[in-house]
Amino acid sequence: PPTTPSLPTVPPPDVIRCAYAELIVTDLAAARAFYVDVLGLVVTHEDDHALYLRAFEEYLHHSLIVRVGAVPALSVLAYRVRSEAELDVAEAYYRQLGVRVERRPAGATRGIGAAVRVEDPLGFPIEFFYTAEHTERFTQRYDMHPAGALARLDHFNVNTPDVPAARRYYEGLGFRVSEDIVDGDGTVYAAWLFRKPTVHDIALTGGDGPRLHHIAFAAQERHQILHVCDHLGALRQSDVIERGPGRHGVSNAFYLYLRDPDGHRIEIYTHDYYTGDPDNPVIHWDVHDNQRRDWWGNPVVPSWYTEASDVLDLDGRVQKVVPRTDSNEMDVTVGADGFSYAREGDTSTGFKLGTQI
Ligand SMILES: O=S(=O)(O)c1ccc(O)c(O)c1
Ligand SMILES: [Fe+2]
Repeated sequence: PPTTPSLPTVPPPDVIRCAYAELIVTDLAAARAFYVDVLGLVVTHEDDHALYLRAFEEYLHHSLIVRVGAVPALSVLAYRVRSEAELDVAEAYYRQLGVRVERRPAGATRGIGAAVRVEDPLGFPIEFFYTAEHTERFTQRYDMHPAGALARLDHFNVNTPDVPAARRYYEGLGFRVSEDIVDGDGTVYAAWLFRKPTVHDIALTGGDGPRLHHIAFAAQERHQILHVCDHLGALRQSDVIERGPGRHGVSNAFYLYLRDPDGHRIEIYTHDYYTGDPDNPVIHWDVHDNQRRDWWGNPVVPSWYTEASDVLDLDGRVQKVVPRTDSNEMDVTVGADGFSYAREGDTSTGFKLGTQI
């Protein structure tokens, strides 16, 4: 499990929001068919090696880079900081944490200015940047919007074995917790933390890690999410739909989880809530509450608990995965939540799946 870093004496960089990710895929054409033809992301730039994609509200160069490579993996999660000056702060902060830190010149990533890239204490490749090339914002280019248009990148979700340690690390970066899932003996199964005033920029899901659980885009309306389901059905690709559509308990968002051709998990999500006031109340969910992950009590498919993407170090090598030692949510709730209550204390009629599994 990640060691709890000593508290650095320098302040953390001023993170604005999650801004882009880079995924390695093994077949660029297959990935293009998914991310562009089905999800409708806008192509800012493409070449033989990579696609630079953006959601419709994004005016920076990209929200997602899809790059061809030998093994499917996450190669960076990038946060935008408030100014170029924050890059020096980021470098000092992470050097204090004693982790690997690299400065990247402007243009090292197409469309992105100078940046600081680190292997964070949880083992993830993280980038901080401010300057980026502006491109046309398609918010009102309704002539370009497909029926399943995605508005913006909303959050990253990562598997990490020790959620409390990961939470402390992100709180050290100035993130605040909006919701978490716990049990009676204090085990923490998941936590959601934010910088932008929504439910999360990063979610920490207890599990073997470092691994990427998913990247989420927000849609403006539920009908866009439903259209993506119908579109996949028409393509006879219903197996791309892993979980949902449904309504989350945590975050209150209407959601859908898809798996891309390499197995990377993409969530489409809408209608979470504002968290920007200093006294935003934290919501704690009981791991045995069957409505925590799906407000309608529908089961979480086992693959959602077990499968995730490898992550790369700054040299492009797959990071070693550390097993979780705290109890796992899937074991505690017996896989697809068959033994979690709809009404606390109601153990006679309250189990939705009951003895079906
Ligand atoms: O399944 S959960 O309701 O816990 C949930 C909430 C918000 C998310 O972004 C998510 O991926 C999962
Ligand atoms: Fe999510």
